[in-house]
Amino acid sequence: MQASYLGPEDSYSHVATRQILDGLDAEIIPCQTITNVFKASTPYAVVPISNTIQGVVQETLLNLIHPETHASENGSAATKWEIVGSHTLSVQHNLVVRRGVELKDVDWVGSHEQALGQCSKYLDDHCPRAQRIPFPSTAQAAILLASRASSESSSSKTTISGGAAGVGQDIKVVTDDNDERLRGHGAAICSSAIIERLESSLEVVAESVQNVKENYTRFLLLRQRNLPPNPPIISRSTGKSTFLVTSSPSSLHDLPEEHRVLELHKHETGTSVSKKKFGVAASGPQSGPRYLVEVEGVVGEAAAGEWVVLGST
Ligand SMILES: O=C(O)C(=O)Cc1ccccc1
Repeated sequence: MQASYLGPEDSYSHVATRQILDGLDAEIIPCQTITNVFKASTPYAVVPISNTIQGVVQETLLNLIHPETHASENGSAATKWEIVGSHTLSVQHNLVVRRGVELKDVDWVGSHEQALGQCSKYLDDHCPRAQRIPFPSTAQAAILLASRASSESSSSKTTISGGAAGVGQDIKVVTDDNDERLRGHGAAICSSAIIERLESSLEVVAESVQNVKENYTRFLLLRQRNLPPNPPIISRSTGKSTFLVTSSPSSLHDLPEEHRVLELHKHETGTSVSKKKFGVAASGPQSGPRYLVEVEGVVGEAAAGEWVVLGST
């Protein structure tokens, strides 16, 4: 079986994907952005959904709530995913610089927007002057930092391709290594795994720099709907909760009492995505907020009413 994940290797998604699929004969395929993971044609995919410090991962929420976000540019329909499992990863972030650079001289800090948020206190206290720059992934930021011939130079050998990943109104993710924000000395927030791979170029300034020592990110295992019985369904399932999408959370009162609401994430449609960037279908997303809700127990399609059932873990 094959599964896509947010790469490159040694991203947190890579670590989580290997753990979720541990013991299975799986080929895992890195994607450039979370939206590209949703666009993948592999039978399985792994995406980060929420974090104990920073809350929901916006790009994943957007793709779950509005599948048209990941419709391909040539007009073919978006891949339809169902949630078949989940996995929680302990996340300890490191701040790294190129060897020889001092923290006081750092002009920018790059990482995935979740990691920048999870480490906001450390950054406020130790490098308040440095601009925080979102990258498609933590590993991508570390690789770009390591590959820059000189931290003063604006040219490097790294190519970042695969489309934009920015989902917030004000978030402009680096998709081009000539991005003018990458001038001067940089730093990155990333995993220990990627530091080991890049240790000839990078130096650790501080370990465990997230706002709270105990820090967990939850990942979802997705499976393409309507697949033939082969490959077999891998569920990694505890059968404890179901994910639903609804435009009216009050309708959840109609669910039997045993389906207690565990999590509710609101997504304001139309405010946080550039339609052009994402190639959203001409009809566009429905207007008005939508909610991703996790409820206790397994809710079948039949009981769904006005909710869309994304699957159970
Ligand atoms: O950027 C990565 O490495 C990811 O896999 C996304 C992410 C970022 C921060 C914490 C957990 C997952």
